[in-house]
This record gives sequence, structure tokens and C-alpha cells, in this order.
Amino acid sequence: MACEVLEMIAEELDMGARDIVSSFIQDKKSNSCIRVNHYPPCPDLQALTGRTLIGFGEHTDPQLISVLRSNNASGLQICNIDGSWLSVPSDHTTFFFNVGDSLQVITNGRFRSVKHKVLADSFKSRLSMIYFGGLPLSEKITPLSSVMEEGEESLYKEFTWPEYKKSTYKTREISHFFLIELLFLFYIF
Ligand SMILES: O=C(O)CCC(=O)C(=O)O
Ligand SMILES: [Fe+2]
Repeated sequence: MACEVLEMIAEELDMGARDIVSSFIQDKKSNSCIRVNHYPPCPDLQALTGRTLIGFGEHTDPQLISVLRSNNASGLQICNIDGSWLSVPSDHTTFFFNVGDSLQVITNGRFRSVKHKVLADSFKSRLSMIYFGGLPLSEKITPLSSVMEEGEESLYKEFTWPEYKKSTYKTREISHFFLIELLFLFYIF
């Protein structure tokens, strides 16, 4: 499914070969993964702080594309162009596709990665499973020549995929860590 979507994108952008982007995630060395997230309800902690708790802090996915499926518990929100947050309706029968930072760069900004976050629900447990399709570790993240118009310049500094991934995961650990620490404190007291 992720390949099919990437192929439609390549076609839409007139990139020549239909599989020019999807071949990255089909490569045996593609650095792709699947993550399962569980957000337990924490009504007591929510009542204690009087705030909606963040289950997963705001971020963009660093890979090319993410394909998400969740149970029927809501919580996922995406950031609108005006900075407001929109809730993604939860539906266990649908897939949610997210453009990642790498796709933004290789298309030189024609497709934009979207900031998103997850709010923890007071009563319902959320379970999500996401496939992240990433470039092989040997690849540089830089606009593909087939997307560039004559004279167009790259909007981005060039990174290798391992360099970029390392820097994004460093910032993300903070929000996970914060939640774990909070839960830990709550269970102690
Ligand atoms: O759990 C979700 O709904 C989204 C999680 C997410 O954004 C991620 O794992 O990168
Ligand atoms: Fe994400």
C-alpha cells in the first residue's frame, strides 16, 4: 500500500519512473520499521493535573511515509497550516497515511510532512500500529534530480539518513521520557 501511494506521488510529480520513490522502501536495505504504541487511560493522573495529557508529543515522522492503523480510541491530532490542531477521526477499518520529512526533502517541498501528536484519553485505551517506510541507511536525503525544474535550488541542507534520524530521535526521547517519568511519579505517590 505504501509503495502504491509513493508511486502515485511519483506519477503526480512527473518524476519519470513510477517506482523512483517506492524503490527506496522496496530495497532490501530499506530502513523501515513497525511501531506499536499503547496509550493507557490515566483518569486519576488527568484529574490530578487538570490537563489533557500528551501521549506522544508533537513531531513529524522522519521517514518517507507512515501508514497508521489504530483501534477506535481517538487522540491523534494533526497541525493545520494555521497552527490549529485537528483531530483525526479514529476508525479501526481505515489507514492513515502521513508524509514524512524525507519525502518532503526528496520532493524539494512539493509534499510537506505534517506535525502531529497524540492526546491521552481519560477512559479509553488507544492502540496504534504504524509502518514507517524509510530510505536505506546509505542514502543521502536530498531532492531527487527528476523532481527539480531547471535552475531550481534545493531548499534543504543535505543530511545522510542516519544523521537525520539520530537528530530527530534525540528530540523525541524527551516527550516519551517525560510521560514515563510522570507515570512513575504517580505510581510512587
Ligand atoms: O499513536 C499514534 O496514533 C501516532 C504515533 C506516532 O505519531 C508515531 O509513532 O510516530
Ligand atoms: Fe508520528
